[in-house]
Amino acid sequence: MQGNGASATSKNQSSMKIPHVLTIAGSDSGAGAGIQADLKACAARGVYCSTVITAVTAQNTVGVQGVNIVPEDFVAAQLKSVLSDMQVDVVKTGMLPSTDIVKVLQQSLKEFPVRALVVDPVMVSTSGDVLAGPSIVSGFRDNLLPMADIITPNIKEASALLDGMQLASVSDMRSAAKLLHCLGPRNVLVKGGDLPDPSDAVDIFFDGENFHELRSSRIKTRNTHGTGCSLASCIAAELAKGSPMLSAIKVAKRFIETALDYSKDIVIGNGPQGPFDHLLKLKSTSRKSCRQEAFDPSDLFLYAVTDPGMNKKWGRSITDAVKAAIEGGATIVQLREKDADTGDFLEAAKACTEICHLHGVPLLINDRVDVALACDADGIHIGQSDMPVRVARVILGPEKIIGVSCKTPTQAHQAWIDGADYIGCGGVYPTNTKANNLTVGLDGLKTVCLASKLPVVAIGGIGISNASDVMKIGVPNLKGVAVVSALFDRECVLTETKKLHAVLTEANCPNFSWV
Ligand SMILES: Cc1ncc(COP(=O)(O)OP(=O)(O)O)c(N)n1
Ligand SMILES: Cc1nc(C(=O)O)sc1CCOP(=O)(O)O
Ligand SMILES: [Mg+2]
Repeated sequence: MQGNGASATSKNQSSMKIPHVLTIAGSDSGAGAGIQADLKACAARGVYCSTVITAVTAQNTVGVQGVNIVPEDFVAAQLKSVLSDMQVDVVKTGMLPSTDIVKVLQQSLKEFPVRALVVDPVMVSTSGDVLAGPSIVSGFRDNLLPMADIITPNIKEASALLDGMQLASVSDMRSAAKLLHCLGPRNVLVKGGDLPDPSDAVDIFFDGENFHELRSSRIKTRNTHGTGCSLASCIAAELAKGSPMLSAIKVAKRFIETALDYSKDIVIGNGPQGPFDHLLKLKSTSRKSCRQEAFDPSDLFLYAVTDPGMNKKWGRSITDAVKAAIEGGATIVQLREKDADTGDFLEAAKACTEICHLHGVPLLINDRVDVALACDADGIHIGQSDMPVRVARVILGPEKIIGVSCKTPTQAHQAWIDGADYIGCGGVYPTNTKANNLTVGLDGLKTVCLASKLPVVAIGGIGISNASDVMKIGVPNLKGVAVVSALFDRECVLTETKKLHAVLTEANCPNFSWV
């Protein structure tokens, strides 16, 4: 396809052009494939997606229970609504259930040309149900393929488009790609996912001159429903952003592999083929349900901050230290592993995240946004010279907890403006744990608390002998104390944590005792 259907209107549009894919496909009520998959794939790739619905299917992970085809004049109306108004870059086709609908699309694209046409020649669903009858083959061949910039058939679809040609090997896929190219599309991607090779998945890309063999390892999962639609949509999305064809395909393939790998164990539906998670979110959401969803300021009550030197000195692992602190009553844990190698830190962080989530205790990572993301921690704690809060918030998203160290009312105010969840204020007392740390004292702590709109945790030189003095400064937003050496530079973390918990409980509520 060439040209841009919205050339007349583009002059009137603002300078912020959003890459735009229009998908013309069927609705899948189970939302694993079809229009729903296309929307999610485009959203995940950062591209706007408009939708023209050709059929409504009653469908789930078991199969297709019903198909209701949208009359072709109403498909035409949807196409006109979108193409006459919006600046569509790329059209991607999915389920086109009748030759008349194919013709309607052909007409619309003549009237409103777009930059590229991606054709996923959907005929049969992953469950084996027929989505477009055999007559569609001539519709594709005569009307659509000559207009396509790329077609993305799987083995069965390639075979159907080539009068039943048998495809049993990579070499057959190459021959098929060449024959399909003769039908008119500028590029052909024959997907080899259905070939029997148990280890690798091989796709063949042919651009009319050169072949490219695109190999990837097979991901063992039942959650493959909608991969074809999603791959074609991702290719369309990358083309809409301006990528050349081969790089669009490579990016799209890598995206699908990553999403499949991430989703390989999720369970949606009881049938043999489940959907995958385009946004790479569901796994962490389900695990989060083990603890409170939103940040609860009362979690700051007994805030345990780990120290690798102290754990080494007392001969314990970080996981044993975290377990003991939680058992003793720690209400939040921060991993502060200043000099650890990234790989080692990540492994430890993953193990500690699991322990904390098992007990409903949030886990934060000191300084390292990358590690927090990789281990799916609940958030981070950062200082004034670490990554700016605003940047961290963009990277981590709205749900993660962000704590910031503040020594002054101005810093506390800025932390609130920037979207932090709490502040850590100290050093309340002198400490050997953090070098060259300015001590603000109880007065400094009180001044910061009074100026802060965020909950505060006090830190620095705090232990069982002075925690009560700290909590008694009498400001409602001081929610607890953060401690390192008072818990971890001790022989028994469990005992010390229990003792500190008792002191804090007594300071908070004098008649209540712990255990
Ligand atoms: C709860 C809490 N408060 C303050 C700090 C100190 O953070 P920062 O100023 O970034 O210094 P480092 O800990 O990174 O040396 C903290 N870690 N936790
Ligand atoms: C990590 C840290 N931050 C501080 C600050 O003032 O922001 S004081 C500190 C060290 C706290 O260790 P301990 O409980 O052993 O005194
Ligand atoms: Mg820091």
